[in-house]
Amino acid sequence: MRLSGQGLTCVRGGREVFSGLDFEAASGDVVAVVGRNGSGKTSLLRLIAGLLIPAGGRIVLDGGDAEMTLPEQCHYLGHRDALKPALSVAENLSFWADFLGGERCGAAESLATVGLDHATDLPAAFLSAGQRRRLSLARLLTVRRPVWLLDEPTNALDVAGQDLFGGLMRDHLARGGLIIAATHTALGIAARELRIGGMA
Ligand SMILES: Nc1ncnc2c1ncn2[C@@H]1O[C@H](COP(=O)(O)OP(=O)(O)OP(=O)(O)O)[C@@H](O)[C@H]1O
Repeated sequence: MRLSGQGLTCVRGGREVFSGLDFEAASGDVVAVVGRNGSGKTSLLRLIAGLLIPAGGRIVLDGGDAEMTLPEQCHYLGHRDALKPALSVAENLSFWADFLGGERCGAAESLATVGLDHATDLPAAFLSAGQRRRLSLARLLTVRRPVWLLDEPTNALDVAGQDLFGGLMRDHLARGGLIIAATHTALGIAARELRIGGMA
């Protein structure tokens, strides 16, 4: 599997954020998207996820599932976690599994893996920032998709959480997945850098 972008231009609110951007990532690759605040890292992830339309250029996935669109083969984890505060931990995960569709792995097992098995009935509103992030990570495990698009994935994770996340990434890559992550800090795994804009 190989994901690439050629000559991408992104315009937001009538302003060009970046242009002529090329990238590529193959199975087993981690690409760390870096750049100063506002350079367009999140925007690039959203272009790949199909949440924004490029003003120019194209994005191609070779060797994926020919029956599915690229967005259907992506997990997009934004930096705001996208949890419903009134729903419990288990209900949030179930909501996402329904929304994403496809075959599910065990929700209980996913929550245990991210260390939230003690909190399944707790409303998401009561979770700490790191627990919220862990619940987001459980989405990656409950519904398997080959392309992970992660925005600041290590935010709020403690050292154990960062180790856990490193293990999840390694398992995903070993299964033939790929990861593109926007980040201001080290991801804890060997990654190729894609810099947008000038130096941060
Ligand atoms: N909905 C929107 N309408 C207009 N402009 C927007 C919108 N969303 C983002 N932008 C602008 O697009 C530019 C790129 O934003 P983006 O969030 O992609 O940057 P980033 O590199 O991820 O930033 P950071 O490092 O601060 O997270 C910014 O100038 C931002 O203000």
